[in-house]
Amino acid sequence: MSRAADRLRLVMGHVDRSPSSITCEQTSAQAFTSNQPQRLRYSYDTGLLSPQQRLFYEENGFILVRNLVSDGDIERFRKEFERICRQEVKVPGLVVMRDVAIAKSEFVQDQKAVSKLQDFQEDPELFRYCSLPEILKYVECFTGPNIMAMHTMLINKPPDAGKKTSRHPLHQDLHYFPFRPTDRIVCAWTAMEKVTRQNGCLVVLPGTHKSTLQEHDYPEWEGGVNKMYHGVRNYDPDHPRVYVEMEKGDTVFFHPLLIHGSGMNQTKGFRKAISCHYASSDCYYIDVKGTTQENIENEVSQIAEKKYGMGDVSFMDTWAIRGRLVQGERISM
Ligand SMILES: CCCC(=O)SCCNC(=O)CCNC(=O)[C@H](O)C(C)(C)COP(=O)(O)OP(=O)(O)OC[C@H]1O[C@@H](n2cnc3c(N)ncnc32)[C@H](O)[C@@H]1OP(=O)(O)O
Ligand SMILES: Nc1ncnc2c1ncn2[C@@H]1O[C@H](COP(=O)(O)OP(=O)(O)OP(=O)(O)O)[C@@H](O)[C@H]1O
Ligand SMILES: O=C(O)CCC(=O)C(=O)O
Ligand SMILES: [Fe+2]
Ligand SMILES: [Mg+2]
Repeated sequence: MSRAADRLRLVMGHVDRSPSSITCEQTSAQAFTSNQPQRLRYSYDTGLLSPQQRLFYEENGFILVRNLVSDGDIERFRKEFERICRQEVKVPGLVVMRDVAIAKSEFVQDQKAVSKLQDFQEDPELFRYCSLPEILKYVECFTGPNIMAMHTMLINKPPDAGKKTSRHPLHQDLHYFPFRPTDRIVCAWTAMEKVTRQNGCLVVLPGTHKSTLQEHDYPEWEGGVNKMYHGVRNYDPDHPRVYVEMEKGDTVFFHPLLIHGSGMNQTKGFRKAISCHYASSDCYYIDVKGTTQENIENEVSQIAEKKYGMGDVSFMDTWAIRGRLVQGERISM
């Protein structure tokens, strides 16, 4: 970790221990592969997942767990979201994003304009989601026992303003992440209400987690694209698509190479989901210079320098600052 990151920690009042960023790949291999069947590379047997679930993840790159988060918890997340929209709480580091079609119009910027909260790790009520035992027991099957919450979002997909900007292009989340190993990263995404094709549920291309990280860039959409919504440049348009329709509280766990996105919201309601990307705390940071991730690195660093009001914020630092330990021990992240 660089000095810039240390300074940022001070700015954000964050005092977690974080040793130097780089460790060797062996650490994670040794920590987790003992008595794991070699055939299943994507998950561990903790006694929770059935053989069918493990095989499904192996083949498809995601699993759907029905009714995992209680209505009571979801109600609390919704209430907190509304308090944030009304600006009754100020959360350090939080990014409040508006849909580009609304941000660039003359609309009154009220709470309805909020399409996404990002980086809510300093909001204790929303961050409770990331520490829910029912979520973590599944996460552990993919990350192992030492778990960092790396990236947090509450997505409030707005009714489409008529330009299809409510869509999220097909992408692999790993494009955003300068840490590895890939298979020790997982996303938990919980529907805060019924999500259907109509209101823009997740769309996944099953099995694409077995491929490599693809080149990403802004899709060429006439109506505009939201900031940082990069899409996979070339994907097979004939690849089967699964529309993951879910009830409130249902949770999907998916691999960071799984190609996914979401269609436009054709309803009048704001489609809500809460999610967290987790990584094993003995993952290590990589330098993405010269790789396909360099374009997102440049964008993130520019925004981070503005956000934290200082120069010299590396891509790696932006992640080390946001990551929070949620289980076990903080090792190299
Ligand atoms: C696994 C991870 C996957 C992902 O994370 S994918 C999504 C990644 N998205 C993000 O990280 C969120 C990015 N958004 C942000 O950082 C902020 O919302 C953003 C774009 C910097 C704007 O924030 P602020 O600066 O507070 O907003 P502002 O109202 O002052 O606007 C400043 C300029 O930005 C523009 N803007 C605002 N929202 C936008 C949007 N959604 N898309 C594109 N441009 C947008 C806005 O029009 C304004 O532009 P201008 O300076 O007037 O030309
Ligand atoms: N050129 C593209 N690059 C990347 N992603 C794309 C591209 N075109 C469409 N998508 C994405 O593909 C996913 C599914 O597309 P699909 O066409 O099914 O959605 P839609 O057109 O919004 O809704 P529907 O087809 O259900 O009416 C969405 O995430 C969408 O944003
Ligand atoms: O909730 C959605 O529409 C998907 C969001 C997503 O995939 C992302 O932000 O990485
Ligand atoms: Fe994503
Ligand atoms: Mg379509």
